[in-house]
Amino acid sequence: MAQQVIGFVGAGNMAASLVGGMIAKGIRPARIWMSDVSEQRLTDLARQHRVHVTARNEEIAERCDVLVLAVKPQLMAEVCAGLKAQFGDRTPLIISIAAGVTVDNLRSWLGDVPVIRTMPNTPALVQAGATGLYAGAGVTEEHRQLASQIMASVGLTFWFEQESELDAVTAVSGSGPAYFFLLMEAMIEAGEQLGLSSHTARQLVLQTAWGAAQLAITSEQAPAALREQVTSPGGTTAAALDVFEKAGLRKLVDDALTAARDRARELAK
Ligand SMILES: NC(=O)C1=CN([C@@H]2O[C@H](COP(=O)(O)OP(=O)(O)OC[C@H]3O[C@@H](n4cnc5c(N)ncnc54)[C@H](OP(=O)(O)O)[C@@H]3O)[C@@H](O)[C@H]2O)C=CC1
Ligand SMILES: O=C(O)[C@@H]1CCC=N1
Repeated sequence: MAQQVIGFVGAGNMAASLVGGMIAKGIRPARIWMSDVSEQRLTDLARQHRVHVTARNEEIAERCDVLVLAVKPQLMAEVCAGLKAQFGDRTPLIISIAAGVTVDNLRSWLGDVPVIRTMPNTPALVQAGATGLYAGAGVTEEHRQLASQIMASVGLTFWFEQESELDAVTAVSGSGPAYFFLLMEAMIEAGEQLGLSSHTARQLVLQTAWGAAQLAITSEQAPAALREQVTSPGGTTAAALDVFEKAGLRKLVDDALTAARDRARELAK
């Protein structure tokens, strides 16, 4: 990757996951700046990752070639107003990771700058992320490659032609880790109820989640076929799956992801 300086505006959970993953992958910390309203958070990140930190977003706008906007969607307009004032004649590449916030929103606040809207997820921290990307007006092939390189350093990347698809990506993979964590929590609790120690229940659930994901990723078979291989006729898995199906798990998942997609759309307003 070229030696552009990359600045993160907002140093919360997702920015920290991206930066942790990027550094673990070999991007030099000296090329990374982070700003936030929390001095403590900045101190911790500087100590942990040796990145540059500042409490002034404006400093990121002044120093960086690429600005990764990583504040909450509701704060984006206000934050962008502060950044725009510092650009002068420069047109840094803007990479937004905010749910819902559209390229048009961002360009109305930032002016005529190239904007790539993305949706990463927190497994970026362990280079197992999945990021959807959409290129807005003014984005060159070089910009695309730069954004690809940054996000590919922490996992898989997927470009989309329609911006609306990023709201679906948000519902599936942006929020997705939380769904799997919820299932892990529920399985650990159920294991404890069945008499396992909490340590053992946790180890068994996490290893099973990891193993199932590895198997699904490496197998040529679809998840449905892999599920059937676990399910002996009249056996224990069938008894459990019957409970899930009768309770309407598929409909529940469909409703949940639709709610996430709809919330992303609302955040754009
Ligand atoms: N968490 C995730 O899994 C994912 C999040 N995203 C997106 O990433 C963005 C950040 O989310 P997330 O990391 O979860 O949220 P966090 O709240 O963890 O991070 C946002 C950070 O920005 C700080 N902040 C608040 N105001 C300002 C400001 N004016 N200038 C600079 N920093 C400020 C916050 O400080 P304080 O907390 O003190 O307000 C916080 O540290 C969101 O837009 C979200 O949609 C995208 C994909 C996945
Ligand atoms: O919950 C959220 O709004 C953000 C976006 C995707 C994951 N976290």
